[in-house]
Amino acid sequence: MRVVLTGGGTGGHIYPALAIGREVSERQPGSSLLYIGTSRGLEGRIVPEQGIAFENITITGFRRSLSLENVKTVMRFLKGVRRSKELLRQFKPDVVVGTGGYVCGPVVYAASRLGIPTLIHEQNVVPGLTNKFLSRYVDGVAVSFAESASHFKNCSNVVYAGNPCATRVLHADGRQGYESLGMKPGTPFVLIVGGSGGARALNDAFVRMLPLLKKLPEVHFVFVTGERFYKDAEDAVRRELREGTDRVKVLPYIGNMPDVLAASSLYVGRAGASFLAEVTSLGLPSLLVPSPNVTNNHQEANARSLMNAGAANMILERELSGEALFAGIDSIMGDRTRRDAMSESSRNLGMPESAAIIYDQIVGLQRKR
Ligand SMILES: CC(=O)N[C@H]1[C@@H](OP(=O)(O)OP(=O)(O)OC[C@H]2O[C@@H](n3ccc(=O)[nH]c3=O)[C@H](O)[C@@H]2O)O[C@H](CO)[C@@H](O)[C@@H]1O
Repeated sequence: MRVVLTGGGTGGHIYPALAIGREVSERQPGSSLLYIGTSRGLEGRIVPEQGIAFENITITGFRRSLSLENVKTVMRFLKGVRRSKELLRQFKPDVVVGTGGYVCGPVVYAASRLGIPTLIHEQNVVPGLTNKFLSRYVDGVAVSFAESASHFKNCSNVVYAGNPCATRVLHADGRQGYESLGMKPGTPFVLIVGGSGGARALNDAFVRMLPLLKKLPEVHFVFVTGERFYKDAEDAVRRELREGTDRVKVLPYIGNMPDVLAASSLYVGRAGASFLAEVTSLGLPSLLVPSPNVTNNHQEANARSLMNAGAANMILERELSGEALFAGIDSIMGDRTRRDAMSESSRNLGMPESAAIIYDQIVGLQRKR
């Protein structure tokens, strides 16, 4: 089978596409994949590293207010559609799959104009602008939350499929995770990570809680700062922690996140949908600090769904401080029974069969052609 994958900007859109690609390759060995992204998004680095053919187009997102930039964006969109048509005519895919983010717009739209079957995947409860626009043209929409279906009334084929990142972590190897971190297997550690781009508020709170670490002597910390905040955060940790530095590992980004998640005892981070799919698929408890800077405050909705199920605790960013973060971590890491109960609730929410459901949709669309 020949499949074009597209989606990006941030990890939350890229990893679902990669998980779908992996499912296609495993179920139909010999399949050909082409990923179309932008060179500015994270996909320009991540996708070629996975050995998947990558082509890029130039596109930017719409501003929510009226501006001259939007006129330029329309021009770029039309140029992107022309370039996508060229790439699609060359590659001749059976199906085109989009996982959200600006880049999907021209690629999936071009495919629908050329009569190639198209499927989009939405990660969040409230859909992003691009997927909402595309839903008028595509042959299928896969949603991660059953309640999202009502946002896609334009499409008659909406399937509840979960997030394929949940399948991606099934292949995870905790021992590999420890090895890549240079840590002794079995060492309990908390993973702190502000989404695929890092989060300054979370980084600052973690630095401010460092003086309290001595109250949790057994626990180690893996602190993933995001590429753009790495230098400042690393300097701050070194300044703050004269002793006990061996208990805190500071990294800009983790390439083998599933392995590291499989080794962690607690996830502390943003409430991005793809991360949450991975965390629940592995049955990890979490302490969530939803980003307040996202459309319709959707991360708080994501966090509340885990919290209501007993799988997570939440700290709102406006209430975040070093003390609050430490208290939140201590209340889970210091109480084994509570942690186990949260793990079980988390696992109950996981949907590891997600990629298989999406694969069935792709095959169904290919046959209809
Ligand atoms: C600020 C923003 O717009 N965030 C959105 C973005 O989040 P973001 O891109 O941060 O996405 P998520 O938190 O959902 O997922 C991040 C993905 O990147 C991976 N990862 C992350 C860090 C790292 O060091 N290594 C690594 O591999 C994670 O394992 C996961 O697969 O997309 C999500 C899915 O549409 C949305 O729910 C979020 O609201």
